[in-house]
Amino acid sequence: MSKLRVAVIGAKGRIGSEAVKAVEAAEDMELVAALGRGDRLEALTDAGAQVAVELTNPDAVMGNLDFCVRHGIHGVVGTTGWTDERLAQLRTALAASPGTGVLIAPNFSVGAVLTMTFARQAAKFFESAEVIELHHPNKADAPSGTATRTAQLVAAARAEAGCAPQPDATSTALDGARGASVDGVPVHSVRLRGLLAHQEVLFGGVGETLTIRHDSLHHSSFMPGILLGARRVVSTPGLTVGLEHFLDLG
Ligand SMILES: NC(=O)C1=CN([C@@H]2O[C@H](COP(=O)(O)OP(=O)(O)OC[C@H]3O[C@@H](n4cnc5c(N)ncnc54)[C@H](O)[C@@H]3O)[C@@H](O)[C@H]2O)C=CC1
Ligand SMILES: O=C(O)C1=N[C@H](C(=O)O)C[C@H](O)C1
Repeated sequence: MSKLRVAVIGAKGRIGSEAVKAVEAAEDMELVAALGRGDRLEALTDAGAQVAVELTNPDAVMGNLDFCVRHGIHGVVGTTGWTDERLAQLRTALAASPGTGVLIAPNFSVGAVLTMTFARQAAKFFESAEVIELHHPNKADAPSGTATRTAQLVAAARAEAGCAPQPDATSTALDGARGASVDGVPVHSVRLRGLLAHQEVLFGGVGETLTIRHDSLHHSSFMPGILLGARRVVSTPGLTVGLEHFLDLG
């Protein structure tokens, strides 16, 4: 059977360099291109890439995906910074390239995907919900894509269940003291040397709290998700947001 021809964009970065090694080690894949900043995107078409794994930064991702989608190259995207406007723009591009698929995964680690699933399940049972994400200090953005997605999922589940707004009578003396509000769910970002990628989702009800915590201790935690995404995206046209769509969560 022929191998899946995979390229990595952002190949010299923290996660990109790990992805290069993971694709090289995968028996059913061939690494056909490894692009860094300043490299020509045409290298992807020259190499006959079927899938591009995009791990750069929010400023670069839209241009890279535009090129890939126009050339029928499927995308597996870990880069953050997604807004409704950006997603709509990508959907429009995909509509003009039928058969091409893009997976955007706010987090490729199974534990983080399960954290989001469990948080969505728990959301309607508690009056209060807050998210704390903790990352290394070289991270480009805040809040993290995972925390944003988690808060959106929690807020949507609460709205669907008809929950009342969260109780909060605080009057804040300093801007930011209550974090950033994502659809009404407070999100707090910690940047600390020594950390990699961690998240807590806190729920509070009368007389009890529930904390769901996930820790990515090494970038290897993201690799099975990236490889799964590459294998599945080639037969999943259009836009898929979230690795959970490619996992059997029962
Ligand atoms: N979805 C997930 O599971 C994960 C997502 N991420 C996200 O991936 C992105 C990258 O994270 P890190 O590797 O920590 O950042 P990084 O800064 O270490 O790596 C980014 C790399 O992309 C390169 N780059 C920038 N623009 C480029 C372009 N136009 N073409 C080719 N290369 C370009 C940079 O030179 C750099 O080497 C961030 O958005 C981060 O949040 C990171 C870890 C896991
Ligand atoms: O920049 C990182 O490191 C990470 N970024 C992603 C995010 O913003 O959620 C995924 C993970 O948290 C690591």
